Amino acid sequence: MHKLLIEGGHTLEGSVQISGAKNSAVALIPAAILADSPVVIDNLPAISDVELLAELLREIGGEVEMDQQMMKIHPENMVAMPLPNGRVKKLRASYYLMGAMLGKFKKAVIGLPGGCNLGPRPIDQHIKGFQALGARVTNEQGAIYLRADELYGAKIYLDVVSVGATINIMLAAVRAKGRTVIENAAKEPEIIDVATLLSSMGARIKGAGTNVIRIDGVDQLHGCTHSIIPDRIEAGTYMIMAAAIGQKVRIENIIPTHVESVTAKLREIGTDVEVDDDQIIISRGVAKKGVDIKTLVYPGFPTDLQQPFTSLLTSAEGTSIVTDTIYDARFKHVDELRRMGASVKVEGRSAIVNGKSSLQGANVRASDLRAGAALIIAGLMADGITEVSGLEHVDRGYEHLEEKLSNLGAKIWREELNEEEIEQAKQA
Ligand SMILES: CC(=O)N[C@H]1[C@@H](OP(=O)(O)OP(=O)(O)OC[C@H]2O[C@@H](n3ccc(=O)[nH]c3=O)[C@H](O)[C@@H]2O)O[C@H](CO)[C@@H](O)[C@@H]1O
Ligand SMILES: C=C(OP(=O)(O)O)C(=O)O
Repeated sequence: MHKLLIEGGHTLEGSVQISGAKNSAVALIPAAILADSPVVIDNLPAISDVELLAELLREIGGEVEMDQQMMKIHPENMVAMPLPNGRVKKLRASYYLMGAMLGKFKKAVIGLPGGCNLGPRPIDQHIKGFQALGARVTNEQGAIYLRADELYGAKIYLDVVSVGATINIMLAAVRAKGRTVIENAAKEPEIIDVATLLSSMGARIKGAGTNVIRIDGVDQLHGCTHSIIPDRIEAGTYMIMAAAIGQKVRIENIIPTHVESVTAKLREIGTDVEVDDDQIIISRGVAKKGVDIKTLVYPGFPTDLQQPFTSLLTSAEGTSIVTDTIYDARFKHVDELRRMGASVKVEGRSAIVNGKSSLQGANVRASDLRAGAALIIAGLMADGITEVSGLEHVDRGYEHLEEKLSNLGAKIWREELNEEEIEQAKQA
């Protein structure tokens, strides 16, 4: 187990390459189960969620070859092996094994997923969708049992706009008999990415990226090659870092329209943002002023960048109100920011940030992936050394973080936890 050490106050300058999107990768890998011949996925990020999914595919009999950013998945010998425990509990996206295995084998047993603890994260809409397609679904001792004699297309209205449910229903429906219509579907770019892969495999999907998706089921899906879109959340994280303590930072290999809400908010606080075809250049403004943020479904401001943006706002003048309408308990980073001298308090589903604070290095713990990003941003801005533990969360979603930040001029390194720290980590 490791912790991250950051010597704050060093200005970031230069270029950073954005990796493939975590939230696409973790759906595309299970999607390969649906094919009858090898699927090649390129531009994969080197993150622990990807490694876990590769292992899960091996557990069900798949052969998975990895070569740097490329993964070749051989689904020919996969079977509907029950996965009630173990790795499935270590990541959120293991829920996509339900849709993919149900679509392929008409049965699956998958333990309830893990992932970031952001308060309750129900999967009732996934289950509603599977049932509408004809599956019998039961929850037995923390695992979801799914079984169908056949899946039949259906009209499914999502009561909550859900990324996971939209993708999971697509995965199950591509090999169902007849037409499925998902209404009130999520519109995130990752959904289009998954639909693109499935279409290359021979699926018939229309409307991905809008709130109505139509899927005409097919009997067979074949292998293909697919390259993952850039990670808009990683891009947004570096944009926020650059606004916090950058001189001139070029964020390369991105799709600027995917981060428009972040660009808009950075400009509002006084950051200079130059948008090009596939890159964005951020220059820190002279003085930052507070803004209010409200997280919304895409194309609104992403909940996954709410925590990192809160750290940036501690350095802005005036009061900012950050409201999370997607996860109202996503504020575990706030106590840790206070340890570093920030004036932030949580009221209901909002964090109230009073700027401008000068942060001091401290020992802090990342409770989840983006809390980790938030604390790293605070550490980059703070005086002195910040130690961030809970790195297993950060490693779920940021490829080569220290390397990328060191190349930009940050002083950041990883150290092994000592015995006492390992004990504390176990109790956290
Ligand atoms: C692996 C992955 O892609 N994770 C992302 C995905 O998570 P995830 O797919 O889990 O998030 P959802 O879009 O499903 O959740 C959105 C909201 O709907 C609620 N809900 C969801 C499903 C359901 O069946 N019932 C229900 O009530 C959730 O509690 C939440 O309040 O989208 C989130 C919202 O953009 C992001 O924060 C996560 O990074
Ligand atoms: C919440 C996140 O991830 P997950 O849904 O995989 O837990 C995230 O990426 O910020």
